Amino acid sequence: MLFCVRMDVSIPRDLDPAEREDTVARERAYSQELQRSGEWAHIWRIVGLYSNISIFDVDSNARLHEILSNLPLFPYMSIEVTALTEHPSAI
Ligand SMILES: O=C(O)C[C@H]1C=CC(=O)O1
Repeated sequence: MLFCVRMDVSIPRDLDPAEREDTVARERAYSQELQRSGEWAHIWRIVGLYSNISIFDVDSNARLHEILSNLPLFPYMSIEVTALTEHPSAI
């Protein structure tokens, strides 16, 4: 199942810098592990924003929910999920 996911990140300015650095490093490692496994198929930066558009290829809605809710930056994100299916004109 393919999903397009937009993540907008908003880390509070008063978050302890060490905690910020640790959280971002854990997010990077978590994301790269899922990219290597193939479940996080694409990630693109949205120009000018601390946001990304990602494509996930997962077995179920529940698996996507598990992945997203375990993102280290999850508490500082708003997330929009769009389920995708094949376009009839796709070649
Ligand atoms: O930078 C972001 O867009 C947020 C997040 C998603 C993957 C990652 O490494 O950080």
